[in-house]
Amino acid sequence: MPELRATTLVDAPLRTVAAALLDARLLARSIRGLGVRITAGPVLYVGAELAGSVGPVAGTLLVTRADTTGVSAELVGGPLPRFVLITDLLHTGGGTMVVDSVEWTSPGGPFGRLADVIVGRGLALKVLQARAEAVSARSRELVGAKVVVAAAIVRDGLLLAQRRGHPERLAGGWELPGGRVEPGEDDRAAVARECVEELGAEVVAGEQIGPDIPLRADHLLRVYRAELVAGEPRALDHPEVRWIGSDELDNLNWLAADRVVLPALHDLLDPPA
Ligand SMILES: Nc1nc2c([nH]c(=O)n2[C@H]2C[C@H](O)[C@@H](COP(=O)(O)OP(=O)(O)OP(=O)(O)O)O2)c(=O)[nH]1
Repeated sequence: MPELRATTLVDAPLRTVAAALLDARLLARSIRGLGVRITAGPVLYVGAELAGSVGPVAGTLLVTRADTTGVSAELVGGPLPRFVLITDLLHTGGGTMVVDSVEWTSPGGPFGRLADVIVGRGLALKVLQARAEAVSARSRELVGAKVVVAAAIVRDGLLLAQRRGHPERLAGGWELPGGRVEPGEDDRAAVARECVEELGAEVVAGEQIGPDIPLRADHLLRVYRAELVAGEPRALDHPEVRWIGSDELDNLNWLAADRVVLPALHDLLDPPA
């Protein structure tokens, strides 16, 4: 199976580069040169199905990995043979190593394979280079991003989710309680402050859950596990809070960014054996 690999060193922390990779528009733009077109939402998350086409052939690009180790996606459901995109991240002393690879099955027998080598590889290499530049640029942008924190509060195997009432474009969507970190404030202190403001409850923030997630040009979302230590959470700022079980997690109308942390939230509610 033809495969092409390109490696770039990005001068940004691994978690920032991982966030840049989740920007779906970046993926859409960078693979257009391969003849692959996709219609993507704002972020990539496991299970996202991006309507796509490779040249004249339609299919669906299924995201199979979107976490702190990188992203993977493969074309499914169309008549086209295998087409897989894999981006792995490695921490190094001098920055973050981004290893991008594209694998595809050649449909055309020996002549097709020759064409792959001559035409396909040259094209794929250009695309991978363009992608590396885009990932570097987006990572640099996100290094200085403002952080929105959110709390994953679990009690008796249930997670506290909140339905947003404002602004209008987000109303009705479900999220985790939280908000913007104020200048000079520590992430975990912001989690505690937001939970008092939004829920009237005290929490202690623990470890981060899932990757950093790009929101807009200069904002990213960071989710922390949080322990409820005092008070019963009430919906003070938004219309509804609800305790949900792992069986309900996937069916809620989550804000797009929160879908990225669903695998980590499943692990939190049903720890792997
Ligand atoms: N709190 C929170 N915000 C989220 C989540 N997912 C997500 O995309 N966001 C977005 C929605 C908003 O655009 C932004 C945070 O807004 P916010 O309204 O909660 O923050 P805030 O209280 O500090 O803001 P403000 O209303 O005082 O201006 O992050 C989430 O799970 N929790």
